[in-house]
Order: sequence, then structure tokens, then C-alpha cells
Amino acid sequence: MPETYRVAIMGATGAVGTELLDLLAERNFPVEELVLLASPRSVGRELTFKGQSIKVQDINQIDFSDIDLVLASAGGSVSKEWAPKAAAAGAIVVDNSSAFRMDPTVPLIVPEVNPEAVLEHKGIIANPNCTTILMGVALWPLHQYQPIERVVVSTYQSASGAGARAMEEVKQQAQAILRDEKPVTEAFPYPLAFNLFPHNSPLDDRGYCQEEMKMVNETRKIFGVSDLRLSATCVRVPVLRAHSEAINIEFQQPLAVAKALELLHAAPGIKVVEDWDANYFPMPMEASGQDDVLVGRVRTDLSHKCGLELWLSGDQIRKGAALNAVQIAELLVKKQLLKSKTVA
Ligand SMILES: NC(=O)C1=CN([C@@H]2O[C@H](COP(=O)(O)OP(=O)(O)OC[C@H]3O[C@@H](n4cnc5c(N)ncnc54)[C@H](OP(=O)(O)O)[C@@H]3O)[C@@H](O)[C@H]2O)C=CC1
Ligand SMILES: N[C@@H](CC(=O)OP(=O)(O)O)C(=O)O
Repeated sequence: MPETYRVAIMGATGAVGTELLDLLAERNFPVEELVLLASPRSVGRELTFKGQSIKVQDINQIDFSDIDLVLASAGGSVSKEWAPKAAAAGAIVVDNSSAFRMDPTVPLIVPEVNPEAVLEHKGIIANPNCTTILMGVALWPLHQYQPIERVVVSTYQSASGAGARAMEEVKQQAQAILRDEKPVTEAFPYPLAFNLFPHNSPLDDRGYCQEEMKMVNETRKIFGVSDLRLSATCVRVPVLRAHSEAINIEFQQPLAVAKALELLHAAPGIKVVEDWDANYFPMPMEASGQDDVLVGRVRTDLSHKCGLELWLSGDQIRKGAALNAVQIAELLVKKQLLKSKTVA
């Protein structure tokens, strides 16, 4: 009999949490028992897993020594409090928040890039930032063949990055504006419908916001290149659940477009989408719901002899968050690092 596991989802009612629930079912993850956790607001609410209704529980009432795997997706402060407790009780925590990503003792993993880092875990594994995951999947096969010197990336990020409430807000704003009413803004600082603005995370004194510096620092850690030169500009756009990115890459030596396409076609987690005659390239509407990162519009940078440019769209909630976390959990199973505890 294959081993089965007691799995807890922290933040089960959120945008990422509900996707985790769907993915565990869809990918037939070997679940023995599923424990759903959210804020006190949601205790008693029922969610469905494989046709079975499961009640959301209070995190304070859970004994983590009964749990084998925790998929944490309830924000940084909840993870900071609960992930170390769960790990100390013997569970492995795959944490979606940014709380532990840059901790040198915590592996930061994109399974298509650095799956072997799973072997170094000490109870907590961090899931990278969504824009970072999507870019990493696309850049890694190119970097393996021709080392990257420098990256300049501009992002076009969906409302889903700010959670389920923000997705609802952008829909409500669109309806209000179409009725000639003033849009309500709560999740975001400004109206997002029919608008865009630089990413709404705090700025540092050099003019970079947190999201932009996550792309720099997390990519360096995942690629194992501590001095990789990378500059990002992150922008929130009125799209529901897929992020797009325009990426300019400078390699050590020139990389032909045909070779780059060959590498991208062969790489895991990528679907090349381009029809130049039809001016058809990756679109967030088509990326939504897909597991693969859609990559296309690969062209030579006319301004630099070692430059290449590409465009991508990827589902922020899926590969940008929940799918990457479930793939890390699958790696733990495959490498026999996840142990099923005997519960009295
Ligand atoms: N690349 C990545 O890995 C990504 C990571 N994330 C991370 O995942 C987190 C969740 O994102 P998302 O699903 O979009 O956000 P949502 O706002 O949609 O969901 C938040 C979830 O956390 C729960 N929660 C809030 N406060 C507490 C608490 N005090 N105790 C227990 N549960 C709590 C909420 O429960 P309730 O419904 O009861 O309020 C809800 O289930 C983010 O904060 C971020 O850290 C998000 C996107 C990408
Ligand atoms: N990157 C998300 C926000 C987020 O959840 O990021 P992180 O997981 O790094 O906290 C966005 O689009 O805004």
C-alpha cells in the first residue's frame, strides 16, 4: 500500500488555499486526512475535498504532532507564529509566505530549477514569490545553456496577488465605473479597474518596492548566483489571476532565438505560445487555469549583441503559488522525505 499523509492547509479559505485543495484532489496527492485551517471568522465553514465536506477548524485547537505536512498560506505573520511550532512538532511545512524565504537554513524551491534543495530542509521549505517563480521557470533552461549576466524585467501583475478580496474588489470596481459610480477601494490603495499602478508593496530608499527586491534576492538564492544582476519594475494591472512579464536578458555570449526556442520547448513547466503572423502571444486570460508558464515573443534585443527578450504569462494562483507548493510536496514524497506518523 502506498503511504498516505495527514495534511493541513493553513489559510484554506483564501485564493491560494482553495486552489491547494483543488490541486491535492486533481493530482491525487496521497492524503490520509485533510485538516483545514483559517482565521476565527471561518471556523465551522465547510469546504469540499473529493466530494467530501470538511469543516474549517481553529488553528489554536490543532495538535501539529498529528500532522505530517502543512501547506501554509495564511500570510507572513501567521506563518511566523505557526510554521516553527508545526515543524518542532514533526510536520514538514511548505510555506507560501515570504516569512522564511531568505533564511539561509530554509530551502527556497522552484521544482523545475533546484529540486535537490529539498534534501537540505530542516522542517520548513519556502515557496518563492509568484513573479519570481514564473520568471525562474522561463530563465533557468536558458541560463543552463548560456549563463545570464543581467536581467531587466517589467511585470504586469493581476489582482489575485493581493488575495481573494482584491479579486472581488476589481470586479466590483469595474461594475461601479460602468454605472458611472465612484469605485470603492479597500484591498488596494487606488482603483485598479480600468487603471494600473506600481506594485503596492512598501518602497525602500533606493526607489525599489518589496516585490521588486523579492525578484532580485529570491532569484539569486534559487539560481545559486549570489551576484546575479537583476532590476525589476512591478506593476499591478486590472487582470484577475495571471501575471505577465516582459523580460530583457543579457547573456555572457550571444544566444540565437532558434536555440532559445529549442531550449524553451524542451523545458518542463513551459508552453511556447507564439504565432508571429497572427500577432498571437501569451495572454493572462489564456494562462489562467493552466499549469504551464506560457512563453513567447522571443526576439533578439536590437540594442545589445548578447541580448534576448521574451514575454510570459502564468497563472499566479496556480504555478505562482499553489501548484509550486504541491510540486514541492510531491518532491518530498518522491524522495521519501515525508514520513507518515503513527497517530495513537
Ligand atoms: N508565490 C506565492 O507563494 C504566493 C504566496 N502567497 C501567500 O499566501 C498568503 C495567502 O494569500 P491569498 O490566498 O492570496 O490570500 P487571501 O486573503 O485570499 O486568504 C488568506 C487566508 O489566510 C487566512 N487567515 C487570515 N488570517 C488568519 C489567521 N490569523 N489565522 C489563520 N488563518 C488566517 C484567511 O482566512 P479567512 O478566510 O478566515 O479570513 C484565508 O484563508 C499570502 O498572504 C501570501 O503570504 C500569495 C500569493 C502568492
Ligand atoms: N506577489 C504577490 C503578492 C504576494 O503574495 O507575494 P508574496 O508571496 O511574496 O508575499 C502579488 O502579486 O502582489
